[in-house]
Amino acid sequence: MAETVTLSGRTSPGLLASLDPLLREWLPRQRWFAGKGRPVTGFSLVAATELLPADGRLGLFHLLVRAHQPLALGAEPHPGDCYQLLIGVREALPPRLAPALIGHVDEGPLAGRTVYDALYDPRPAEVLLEALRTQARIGGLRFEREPGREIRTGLVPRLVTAEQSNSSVVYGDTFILKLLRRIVPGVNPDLELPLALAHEDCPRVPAPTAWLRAELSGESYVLGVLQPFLQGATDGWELALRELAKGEDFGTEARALGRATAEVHTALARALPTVTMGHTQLRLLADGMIERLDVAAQAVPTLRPYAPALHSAFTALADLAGEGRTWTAQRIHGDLHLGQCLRSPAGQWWLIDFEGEPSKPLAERRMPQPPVRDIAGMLRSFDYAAHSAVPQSQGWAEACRAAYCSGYAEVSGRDPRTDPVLLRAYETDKAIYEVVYEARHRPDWLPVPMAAIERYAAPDPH
Ligand SMILES: Nc1ncnc2c1ncn2[C@@H]1O[C@H](COP(=O)(O)OP(=O)(O)O)[C@@H](O)[C@H]1O
Ligand SMILES: O=P(O)(O)O[C@H]1O[C@H](CO)[C@@H](O[C@H]2O[C@H](CO)[C@@H](O)[C@H](O)[C@H]2O)[C@H](O)[C@H]1O
Repeated sequence: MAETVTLSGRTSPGLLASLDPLLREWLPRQRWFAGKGRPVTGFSLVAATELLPADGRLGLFHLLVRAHQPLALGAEPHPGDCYQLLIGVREALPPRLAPALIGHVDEGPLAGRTVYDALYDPRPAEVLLEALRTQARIGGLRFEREPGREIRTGLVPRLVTAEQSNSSVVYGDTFILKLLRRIVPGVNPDLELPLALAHEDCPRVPAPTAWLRAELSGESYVLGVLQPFLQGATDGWELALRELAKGEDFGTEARALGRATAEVHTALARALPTVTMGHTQLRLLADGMIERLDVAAQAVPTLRPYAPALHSAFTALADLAGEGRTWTAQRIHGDLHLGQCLRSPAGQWWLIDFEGEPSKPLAERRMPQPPVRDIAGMLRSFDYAAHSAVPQSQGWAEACRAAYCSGYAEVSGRDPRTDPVLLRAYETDKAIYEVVYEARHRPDWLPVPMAAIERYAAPDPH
């Protein structure tokens, strides 16, 4: 059984100043750091909470820090992104924690100690689960649990090492805790939507068991969500690549994924408000896509030659607005791709990660949108898989596309292919987003969305 934890919630003056030089070097190297390409020039402290006393053998601080960086070209002035850090403090790091090292502190309250990313360390990770189990309130931190859901003690933590935008810890193959790294005030869809779906008894999404929030200056920040761990599940991306490598068809799985997507959309439309998008909203939608294309073409020079041809997908949408077409908009997943789908050993599909596109403002991510947007995301993902494989297989992606849309239509009664203009606009918009994402985060992958851009810009796209 886990040792009882004393949680003090004290804060420590001078703490950030002593960590500043180490964090400036360490933070930009983290996969989840959102401000890549611009140096960090300093930090300001949003909140610091001592979870284990720093003068003990193992100290633990929960920090919310704002990273100051020069503004990206053309960006609106803003105060800098706020990050959630869990800082462990020890005399020296045991070799198993070497990958977690942040550095050795020279001065200030932690002088002479070693600080590290505490999520790698089982003991601090246990502290978080224990706080959720006991619904602790420490300083501005609120550890909250869904009524009626229990968390048992003694679950052994391990950090998920897969590439992700946040950081997750699995507890005894029973729960997974996702700690959001770049945090913003307000209702976070990564908690809001799974909770709404759980209340609708939608079986396609793991139901949140507990969550961590911060209350700061009258604003609420969602910091993390604990949900059941789907043991033995494989993500759709891995599965798709595996089937592609074997030359196998993915049609049955793609159809099941289409059905799962429709189940989630149907439940979200029941749970949360829907709106009709008329002329004005459709124009705004098309204008937004055109603006994103212009910004993307500024940021990624390889996109520029294709920009005029890509515009046509968005002007076609604006033309439909002029003809009086309307669509129903609702809450959607917002960043659906194969990596967000998990298949259980029993063959059922689950959707995860309802955070939306991490780079977009929260208000935009929470707006009702046409469900076709999620569908376009999945179709782009089949295309990604087909173009990452050797040999590449456009036919495989086309077969997945047909099966996925049919599966979606079976459950929802609406085949996304009956909306070709909207679908094409969203697929183009997503491919443009991906070009920017890959240029920033994984330049080696840039040819994958660029292959789609070339196709979409051709006189008669697929
Ligand atoms: N409920 C779950 N059960 C099993 N594995 C999960 C679960 N939720 C997430 N994962 C795994 O953790 C990884 C990261 O989760 P995700 O929510 O996508 O985080 P991020 O937003 O940081 O990318 C996923 O790729 C998935 O493999
Ligand atoms: O999963 P995240 O919320 O972090 O999403 C971001 O990263 C994804 C990559 O990890 C990125 O997805 C793109 O690459 C996938 C293959 O790795 C592919 O399946 C997707 O279709 C493609 O968009 C996603 O766009 C980004 O927001």
